[in-house]
Amino acid sequence: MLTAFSGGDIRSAEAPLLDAGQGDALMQRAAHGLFGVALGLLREAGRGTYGATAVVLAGSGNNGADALYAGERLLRRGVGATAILTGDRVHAAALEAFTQAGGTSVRLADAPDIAALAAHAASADVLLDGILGTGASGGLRGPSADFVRAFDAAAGPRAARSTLVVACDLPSGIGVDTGRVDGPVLAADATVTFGAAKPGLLIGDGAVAAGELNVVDIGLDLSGFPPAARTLEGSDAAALLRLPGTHDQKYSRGVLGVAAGSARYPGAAALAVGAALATGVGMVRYLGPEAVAALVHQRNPEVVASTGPIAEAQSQAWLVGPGAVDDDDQRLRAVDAMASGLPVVVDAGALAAVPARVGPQVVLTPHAGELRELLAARGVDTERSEIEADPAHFARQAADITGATVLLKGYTSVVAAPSGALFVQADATPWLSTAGSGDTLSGIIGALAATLAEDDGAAGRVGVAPADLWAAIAAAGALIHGRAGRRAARSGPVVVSDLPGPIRAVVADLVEERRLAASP
Ligand SMILES: NC(=O)C1=CN([C@@H]2O[C@H](COP(=O)(O)OP(=O)(O)OC[C@H]3O[C@@H](n4cnc5c(N)ncnc54)[C@H](OP(=O)(O)O)[C@@H]3O)[C@@H](O)[C@H]2O)[C@@H](O)CC1
Ligand SMILES: Nc1ncnc2c1ncn2[C@@H]1O[C@H](COP(=O)(O)OP(=O)(O)O)[C@@H](O)[C@H]1O
Ligand SMILES: [K+]
Repeated sequence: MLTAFSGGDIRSAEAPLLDAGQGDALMQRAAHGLFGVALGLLREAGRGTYGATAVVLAGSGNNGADALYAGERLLRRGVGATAILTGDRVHAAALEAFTQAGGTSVRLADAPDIAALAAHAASADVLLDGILGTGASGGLRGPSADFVRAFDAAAGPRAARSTLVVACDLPSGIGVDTGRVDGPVLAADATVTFGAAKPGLLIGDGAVAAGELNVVDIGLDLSGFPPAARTLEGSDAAALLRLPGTHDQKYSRGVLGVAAGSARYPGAAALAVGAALATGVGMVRYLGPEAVAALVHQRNPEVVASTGPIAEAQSQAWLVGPGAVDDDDQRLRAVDAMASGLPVVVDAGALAAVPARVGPQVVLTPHAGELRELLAARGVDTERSEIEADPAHFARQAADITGATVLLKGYTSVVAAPSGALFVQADATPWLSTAGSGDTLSGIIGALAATLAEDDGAAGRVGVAPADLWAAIAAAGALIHGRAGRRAARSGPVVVSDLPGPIRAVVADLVEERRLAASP
C-alpha cells in the first residue's frame, strides 16, 4: 500500500528534526535521492553523464535548495549544469555549493528573453524542477509561470520532448494535497518525493503531471499522522481475493445478485455479469426483463435468472443500475437492495434512487457527470469541470452527505469512505474510456463485495479499519479493472465485451502473487 500524507503533516514531521539541527542532513538525503533518479534516467536514455547537460530550476525555498544540491552532484559526475533562479531569493549555501562544483546561474528576473532561456532549458538532457515544493500556495504565478509556458512551447508535449524532466518533491504547479492544476504545470517524466507521497501526486491532474513516482525515505517519522490518501498495490488487491477452499460450495463462495439492464440498454447487464464471473464468484443471480436475461444467457448460460423482486433472490451482495433506465421494476430493485443492509454497488441508472442516508456498504460508482447530478439533487451545485479538477474534494463531499462509499471514475479512480478515508488508483489506461467500461468495473466490485460480505478477516488482511473495507474493495476493483484494461490494450483498442479474458488473467496473476508471498 502506498500511503500519502498531507503537505502540512510532512512539514510537521520534519519539525522535530529541524529543531534538532538536522535540516541540512535531510536536505542532503533529499538531494541525493533526486540526483540518483536523474542519473538513472540519463543512463536509461543512453546518455551517460560526461558531456550531458542539465538545467536546474531553483525557486526561493528549500525545494530549490534540494534541486541545487542535486545539480552539484551531477556536476561532480561531469554533467554541465546551469541553474535558473526563479525566485527573488535563493538558498545561499546551496547556490554556493552548486557554483563551487562548476555550475553557472542566471536569475530569471534578469533574463532579457524568457523564450531564449526556455529554449536553452529545452535543449538540455535533463531538467530538475525545484521551483516549488510543499511551500506552494495556489498555481504557479509570475515569471515562474511565464517560464513554464515558454518551456512547454519550446520543448513540446511530454511524450515528444527530448529533455527528461525530474520534479523535486512534486511537479511545480500542482496542489500539494489536491492534485489540482490551475495554471501552467511542469509535467515531469519522474517525480522524486521526500519522506512520503503527497495526495496531489496520486490524484487526477497532479498524478498525470507527476509521471513515474519515486518515494525517497529521508528519515521522517510519520507514524502519528493519519494517511491523507492510499493507493492499493497488487499485493493488497491479492489479499482481498477470497480463494475457494476445499469445503466451499457455490453459496459459501458468495452469490452476487445483479439488477442491471433494461429494454433500452440490455448490453450493460451482459457486460457487468461477464466481468463479475471473470473476477470469481459462487453464482450470479440476474433479475430483470426476460429479453435481457436471454442476452445474458447467450454469453453466460451459468447465470440463474428470474423476473422477481430482490426479496425472493438470496444473495450476499447486489449490483444495481448499469443500463437500468426507464424501468420501474429495476428502480424498485435498486431501492430494495439499498434498504437490505447488504453490500450494494450502485451505478448509472440506480444513482438517482439513492436515499438520503445509507451506510458505507453501499458503494456508488458515478463518473463526474453523474456525481454532479447526485450532488445537485442534494443542493450542491457545481460544474462537471470543477469535479474533474478536484475529484477528491467532491467524492468526499458526496460520501459525507450520503454516508455511502463513493468511487469517482476517471483517469484516476478516487474512492472516498464516509469515515474520511481516501483511496486513489491510477492503474487504468485511457483506452478504457469506451462505452460499457463502467459496467465491467461495477461487475468486478460487485463480485469482490459478494465474496467478502461474510469474511470478517478481510479488512485486517489489507490493513484497513473495518468501516473502510468497502472503500478498499472498490479500490481493488479499480485496480483489477485498470490492469485488465492495460492488458487488453497491449493487443489493440479495448473492446469491453472481451474484457472478461484479461480480468481472469489479472486475477490469476494476483492469486499467484499471493501464493508466492505466502510461501517461505
Ligand atoms: N523543511 C525541510 O527541512 C526539508 C524540506 N525539503 C524540501 O523543502 C521543500 C519545501 O520548502 P519551502 O518550505 O521552503 O517551500 P518551497 O516549496 O520550496 O517554496 C516556497 C516559496 O515559493 C514561493 N511560492 C509559493 N507559492 C508560489 C506560487 N504559486 N508561484 C510562485 N512562487 C510561489 C514563495 O516565495 P515568495 O513568492 O514568497 O518569495 C515561497 O516562499 C519541500 O518541498 C522539499 O523539497 C527537503 O529538503 C527535506 C527537508
Ligand atoms: N482517461 C481515462 N483514463 C483511464 N481510465 C478511464 C479514463 N476515462 C474513463 N476511464 C475509466 O473507464 C470507465 C468508464 O466508466 P463509465 O464512464 O461509467 O463508462 P460507461 O458508462 O460507458 O460504462 C471507468 O472505470 C473509468 O475509470
Ligand atoms: K518542484
